[in-house]
Amino acid sequence: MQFRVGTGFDVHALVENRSLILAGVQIPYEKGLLGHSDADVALHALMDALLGAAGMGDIGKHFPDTDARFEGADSRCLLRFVVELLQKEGWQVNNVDVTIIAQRPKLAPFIATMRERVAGDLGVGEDAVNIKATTTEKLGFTGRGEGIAAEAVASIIKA
Ligand SMILES: Nc1ccn([C@@H]2O[C@H](COP(=O)(O)O)[C@@H](O)[C@H]2O)c(=O)n1
Ligand SMILES: C[C@@]1(CO)OP(=O)(O)OP(=O)(O)OC[C@H]1O
Repeated sequence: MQFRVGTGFDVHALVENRSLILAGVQIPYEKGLLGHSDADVALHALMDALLGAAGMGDIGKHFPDTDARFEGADSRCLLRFVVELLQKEGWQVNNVDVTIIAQRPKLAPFIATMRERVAGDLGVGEDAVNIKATTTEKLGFTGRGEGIAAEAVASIIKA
């Protein structure tokens, strides 16, 4: 049995006239995240953690932001593709833990749905997926509401 761990981190700017999509859930808010894709910062950090654990690079390598195919891309589709890449190499997701760093909006009401969707996309039980949110106590770019950051840890196993 092989066991690996990877980490991921991502940041996107909060701007007007964009949807706010976090961990596969559209959140009602006055701003959204700017990106070539749907800018789901939580799933981007998670994909980087999974790819990192498998030694397969990062999302920029697999989904270049210069590629028109990924303009407005649904990050849940990208996540499922990453899971398939890992499965082709014999890896299964063991567990993941994601932290979303946002001053606002309050994310607690959406965490259960995020967890359910991410578990479905990863093909694991919800007990293997933890998603949490924190502010930075109004400090820094996240604290000023200029952007949202996310970090993730993933562990994977191969029989
Ligand atoms: N955008 C956020 C940020 C935080 N939460 C929840 O509030 C708790 C306290 O956050 P602190 O940054 O003050 O430690 C945190 O543990 C989350 O449960 C949230 O829902 N949405
Ligand atoms: C998934 C991609 C695809 O363009 O999304 P972006 O919205 O560009 O987000 P970023 O985290 O800057 O880079 C990852 C890209 O590969």
